[in-house]
Amino acid sequence: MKLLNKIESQKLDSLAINEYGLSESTLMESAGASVISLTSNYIQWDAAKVVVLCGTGNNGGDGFVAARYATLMGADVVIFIVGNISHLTKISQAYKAIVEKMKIPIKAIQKAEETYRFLEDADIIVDALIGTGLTSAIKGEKAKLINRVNVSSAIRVSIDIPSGLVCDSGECNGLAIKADYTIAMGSIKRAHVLYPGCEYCGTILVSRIGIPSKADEFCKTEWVEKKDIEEMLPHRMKIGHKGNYGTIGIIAGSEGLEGAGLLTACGALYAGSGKVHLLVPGEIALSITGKVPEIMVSSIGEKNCFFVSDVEPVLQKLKSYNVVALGTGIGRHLQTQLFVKELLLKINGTVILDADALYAIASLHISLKELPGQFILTPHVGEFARLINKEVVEVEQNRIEWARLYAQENQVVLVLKGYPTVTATPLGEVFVNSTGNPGMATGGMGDVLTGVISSLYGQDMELDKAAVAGVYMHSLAADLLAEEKGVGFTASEVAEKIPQSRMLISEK
Ligand SMILES: NC(=O)C1=CN([C@@H]2O[C@H](COP(=O)(O)OP(=O)(O)OC[C@H]3O[C@@H](n4cnc5c(N)ncnc54)[C@H](OP(=O)(O)O)[C@@H]3O)[C@@H](O)[C@H]2O)[C@@H](O)CC1
Ligand SMILES: [K+]
Repeated sequence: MKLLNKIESQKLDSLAINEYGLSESTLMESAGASVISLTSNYIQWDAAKVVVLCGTGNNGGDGFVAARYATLMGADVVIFIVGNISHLTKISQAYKAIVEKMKIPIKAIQKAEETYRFLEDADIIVDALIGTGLTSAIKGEKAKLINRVNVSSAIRVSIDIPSGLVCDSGECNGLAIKADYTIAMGSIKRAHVLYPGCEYCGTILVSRIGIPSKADEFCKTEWVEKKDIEEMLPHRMKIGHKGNYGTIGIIAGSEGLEGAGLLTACGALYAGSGKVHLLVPGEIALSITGKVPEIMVSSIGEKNCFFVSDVEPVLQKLKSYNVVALGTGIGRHLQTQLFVKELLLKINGTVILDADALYAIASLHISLKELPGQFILTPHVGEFARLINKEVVEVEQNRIEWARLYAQENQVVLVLKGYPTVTATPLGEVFVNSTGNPGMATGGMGDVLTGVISSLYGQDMELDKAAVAGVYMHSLAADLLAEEKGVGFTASEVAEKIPQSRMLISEK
């Protein structure tokens, strides 16, 4: 499903009107009606005491329509118009006139207090104060009202966006309606999925409001759902053998970080790779060999980390692999950084770059677009901030657009890990992941992900799809563990859950 920002949301509405001939009032009618129809499985509207809070923009217009449908469902409705009534949009005025003719009680208020008695009695509060049209921080009476609504025991239903959230960032400085249900109009918006907005939305229900699905094709940001991944995953043939499912080469590890490569290798194994090879520095090879019998360990050189002199023997090995994962646990020794640089100059195929390989790229200013290989990078926000020479806070203010820019400029696939993990492609598309949980904030998670993505690429998926599907599958595995254990599961356990996650994705 497309993930819209404010401008894209307005563009979608205007395309629906100007290209498809839908009228603004048809859209508003559908929007208001869907507030009741989409929630009726969860909320009892019949005989409920309902307060509808309408702003003076079109979000308020949706509120007038919702008030009518709630009344038709048997609810006892009262409407408050909040704000300067002379600002009421024309179309909202028309819908206001209808509820007035229906004799639904309606009052324009100046003071928040005028609503308090009704809010206390309400079973349901419909929030139609502000949608995408928020212009600045909310103050005064509207702020008072929002705080009051948030302490009410009623079910809170927000139309389009919980009032107070900034559409494009999900920010609100602690002042927004805390909805139980949010009905997103047209498509899901950034405020619904970015932090902290996602904490204010409750259950999100999307209403297409009758807009044809092709109308949103212009939007290059996608909210990734299970069905998208299901379509991407390769079919496993009955007569397939291990040679059909990829040979993965993992270049990993250094003294003190021996386990990282094993985690990456396990990620690849559990994601279904045919063969997994792990290349480690000679001094640590013995401590790793045989730990996981299915993983073939090769000892490179004689040191406790990779040296430039290891490039040639590594290149010899790489000839028989479909894809290479480089970086987990290799450390930051200058020789290792130079090893990364030399290797990247000579690799022609596909490389998944993670962890200390990203450190080397940033510190030696390696220009990826001038190299012969094709790349997927999997940084967390700290690693990414170093790559683009920005502060972490700056990246977090707009992780979607930073990721998009980097992937386009460097012609790579970029997986920016965090909440939410976003995958950007060289064509400027961004896929925002919908799975994952806070229990994943523990060592080794990223190492496993690198293995999963490498594995899917080795199973014949395209570069960008391997990244998007790998991210989804890995975080879904963690969600399965969170259901069982809450917090405190390990990266190894996530690797072991990958088959179950894959099975769940493929289930109809
Ligand atoms: N276009 C379409 O075809 C469709 C549009 N649709 C719907 O329209 C919505 C967008 O409508 P929009 O653009 O009219 O803005 P909207 O969200 O109502 O906000 C304006 C209101 O907010 C208020 N307000 C703003 N900032 C404020 C602040 N800092 N502090 C306090 N108040 C503030 C502002 O107050 P004022 O400035 O007038 O005093 C005014 O009351 C969209 O989210 C969706 O629900 C659907 O029906 C589908 C079809
Ligand atoms: K709202």
